[in-house]
Amino acid sequence: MTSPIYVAIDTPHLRKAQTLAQRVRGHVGGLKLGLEFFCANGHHGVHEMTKFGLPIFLDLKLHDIPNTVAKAVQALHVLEPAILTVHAAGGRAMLEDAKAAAGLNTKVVAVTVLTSLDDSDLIDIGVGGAAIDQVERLADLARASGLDGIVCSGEEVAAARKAWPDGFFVVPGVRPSGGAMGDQKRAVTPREALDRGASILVVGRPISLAANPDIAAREIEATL
Ligand SMILES: O=c1ccn([C@@H]2O[C@H](COP(=O)(O)O)[C@@H](O)[C@H]2O)c(=O)[nH]1
Repeated sequence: MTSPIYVAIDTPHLRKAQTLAQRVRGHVGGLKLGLEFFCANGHHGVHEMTKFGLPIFLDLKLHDIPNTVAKAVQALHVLEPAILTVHAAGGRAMLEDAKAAAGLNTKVVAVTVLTSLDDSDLIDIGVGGAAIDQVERLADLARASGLDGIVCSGEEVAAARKAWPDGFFVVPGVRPSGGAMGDQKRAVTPREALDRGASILVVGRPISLAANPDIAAREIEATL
């Protein structure tokens, strides 16, 4: 069975990214490349990472006016990402245009509330109510806009899955029991996230900062 773990390759160094991918490729289901990697390595870097034969998740969290996002998504076609992120807060027109611009084999998923935010952070940015309410609201919007799914934390994924049974749910910010949280504020264990309805898990530092990333990936996989 394919692993639900996508390893977050968060480094600007292509060589380091390749080394990490090589070490964990047998224990993960895909490679997640985000802003840090893409800003440093661009299309060339993504192309190099496709050589590992794993699905590529381009976590670029696009958020701009509809025309700009649609053109950006079109410019990514050639990379054929399996998954691409946009921010749900970009609004309905932006989400619809992003989905329409994507290739048929690319799942477009909307980031709802970043897992690094808690309820008090939401107050700071003018969002009243709890993270769960905002996630549910933005999940409804993503679904109505024709997207494939959302990104949310393991704290909300059960409610989101219940409301959208065939949605695709990406859960980042997962931590093995007792693992360092870093900047993550709404984290659950990989097992809990899957049990609650996650489609895939994004795991970064618990693997990439481990002394032996392949062993760390294997140990997390064994808990699932
Ligand atoms: O809400 C979100 C959306 C995306 N991410 C990304 O996932 C990984 C998590 O890395 P860890 O080292 O396991 O914390 C990272 O690439 C983020 O950009 C997220 O954490 N939360």
